[in-house]
Amino acid sequence: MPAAARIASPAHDSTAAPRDTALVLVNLGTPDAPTAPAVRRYLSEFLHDRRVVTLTRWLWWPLLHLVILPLRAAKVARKYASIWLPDAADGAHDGGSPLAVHTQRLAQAVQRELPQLRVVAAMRYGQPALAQTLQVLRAQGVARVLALPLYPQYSTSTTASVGDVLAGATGLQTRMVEDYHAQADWIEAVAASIRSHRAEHGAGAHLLFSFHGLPQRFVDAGDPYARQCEASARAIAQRLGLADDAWTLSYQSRFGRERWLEPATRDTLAALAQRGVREVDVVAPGFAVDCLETLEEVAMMLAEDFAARGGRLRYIPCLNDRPAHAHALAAIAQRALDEWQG
Ligand SMILES: C=CC1=C(C)c2cc3[nH]c(cc4nc(cc5[nH]c(cc1n2)c(C)c5CCC(=O)O)C(CCC(=O)O)=C4C)c(C)c3C=C
Ligand SMILES: [Fe+2]
Ligand SMILES: [Fe+2]
Repeated sequence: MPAAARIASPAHDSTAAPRDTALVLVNLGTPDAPTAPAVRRYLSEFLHDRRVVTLTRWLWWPLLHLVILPLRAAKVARKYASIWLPDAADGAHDGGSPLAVHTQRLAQAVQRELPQLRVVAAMRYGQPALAQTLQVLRAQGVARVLALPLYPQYSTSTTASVGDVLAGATGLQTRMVEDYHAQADWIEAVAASIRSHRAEHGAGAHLLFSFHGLPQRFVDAGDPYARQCEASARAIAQRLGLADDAWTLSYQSRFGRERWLEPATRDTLAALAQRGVREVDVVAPGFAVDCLETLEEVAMMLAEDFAARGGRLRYIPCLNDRPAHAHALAAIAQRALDEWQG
């Protein structure tokens, strides 16, 4: 589907009552195709964001354009190809990058929870671009936009970058939900997804909470991300009634050479195998929907590594468009709107 149609269609619904407030679910973004040129375009936009890479330009730009993009695009395109979703045979839904497909479906599920609002999905990088989505909404008569970044834990590298785009939008009143790492409905939705997975596959496995990593430098500069990841994991473990030695927290998806948050998921799995742990369930509650980092890195690569050490890793999918997820996000949005209206 062309990007413009994807942006316009939810707000063009002529059966809906006039709605001057919109809820925009914002995710990171993903390439349009599992090809090297598409991945290169996406990575280039992402890695030019000064919130993500803070190196000075004269150091970073030659490295990015001459080394990282040429080498990484082809390699990462193959990874995307391994998880790309096909179009439905009956034409019922489009395929695409899992992050894009699940984010759109989640927005539709939240729309059903909040019929009085317009609910749309947008991406910080790639399509449908957040900046353009805001312009389209404004042109359609929307006056107020609540942005809900699909990052349960706040980081300047992700959430604040969404805030930058909102700050640049003209002619709209905007607000943003900063985080929902401890929100009760969301904690319960994650806990319930783990419970139902364990009801099906057995409850004995060690539970590993794997969050996306971040350079340690960000945390040293005051980023609350790691603290919020710890608080989310502890709250979910408590909700499940897990003993302290039945779960572990780790950070995945390291990028580049500097020090990132520790322990790394890969090292933690190696240490668990070493300790004789044979069954591990991995859940990734920092990701609202499944994406490259969960489906390829965890469910494929890390699962293979763990199997090679004689163990079995079972990946618990993200909440995606589960009703409990849509319900929790709707409650978070509703509370933010109530506060806004005073
Ligand atoms: C969930 C929170 C995320 C944080 C925090 C985050 C920080 C961060 N990421 C990079 C570099 C890359 N991340 C990539 C993919 C990616 N990252 C997140 C989420 C967070 N990133 C998601 C949901 C995804 C998946 C996108 C998809 O299409 O499925 C990538 C691209 C893939 C690759 O080349 O390996 C990069 C690069 C940095 C540098 C960073 C903090 C500074
Ligand atoms: Fe550049
Ligand atoms: Fe990332």
